[in-house]
Amino acid sequence: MTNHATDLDADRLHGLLSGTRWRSVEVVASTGSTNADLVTRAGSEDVDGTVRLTTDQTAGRGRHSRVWSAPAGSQLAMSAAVAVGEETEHLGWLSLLAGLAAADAIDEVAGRRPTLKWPNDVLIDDRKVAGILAEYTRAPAGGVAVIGIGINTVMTPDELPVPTATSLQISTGSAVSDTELAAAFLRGLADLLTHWPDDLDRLSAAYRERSDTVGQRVRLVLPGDQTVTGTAVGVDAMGRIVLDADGREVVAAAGDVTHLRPLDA
Ligand SMILES: Nc1ncnc2c1ncn2[C@@H]1O[C@H](COP(=O)(O)OP(=O)(O)OP(=O)(O)O)[C@@H](O)[C@H]1O
Ligand SMILES: O=C(O)CCCC[C@@H]1SC[C@@H]2NC(=O)N[C@@H]21
Repeated sequence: MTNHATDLDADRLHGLLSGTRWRSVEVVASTGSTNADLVTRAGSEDVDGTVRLTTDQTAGRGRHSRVWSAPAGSQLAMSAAVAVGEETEHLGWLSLLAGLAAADAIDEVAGRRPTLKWPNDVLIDDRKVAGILAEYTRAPAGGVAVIGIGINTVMTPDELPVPTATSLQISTGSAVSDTELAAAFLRGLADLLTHWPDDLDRLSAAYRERSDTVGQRVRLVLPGDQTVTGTAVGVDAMGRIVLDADGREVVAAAGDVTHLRPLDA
């Protein structure tokens, strides 16, 4: 196994995040799941504005109860807690906003512009460099969203959990500062959240610009395995994908998208 070092530093990160909504920064050497930690704590304390980060997550949670795995030190795993009060309608947007913030942060810090596949995949060279899971819990004082992201940073080719994954190290040839990457992501996310949920037009425009899915011909496998083929025409107020399937409108809150190249279409 490769030994990976990190520069992740809570004090420096706290300084880089001053003036943002992230008021509490927790860096831990290792934990099971940064998302699970904050979701659990939301039941008994005010976690709004707390971010929790590690480069050694041992029981990472993926979408649809899948496992999210990475050898120790090879990824930056972080979660951010946001009190959302009575808001439930626009929660689907939160993972899209995390994808946008991740794409901008990776562009800024690693010099590569990732593409975004709806709903939550951050891709470089068509391979997954980061995964996002936003979870919602109903706390005594109101709803709390925990927005989690795992970015494969210094994972080596032999450490990839699946052949469809990549890392920043593999795709750019160099390592980045975990502290700077985290700060860029969290600053970007905080900025996007200032427009959520009141200015979805602005967020939609930003998402369209970054999304590789909107405007594409896609195959969408819905939960339950029904498949729809059509052109992705946009994302609605709930963050759902809207397809034009040969004149029929299909709207989906969840599903697996494949971008169709002309030969697949
Ligand atoms: N560190 C990681 N990097 C990338 N993928 C990972 C990692 N750990 C676990 N996985 C999982 O490996 C699978 C990758 O498969 P694939 O590339 O086909 O993505 P996918 O099915 O489009 O992803 P998703 O789960 O977001 O729908 C996904 O279930 C993904 O969550
Ligand atoms: O693509 C996916 O399936 C989503 C993966 C989400 C992983 C991140 S890592 C930080 C946070 N903690 C978790 O347990 N999961 C998310």
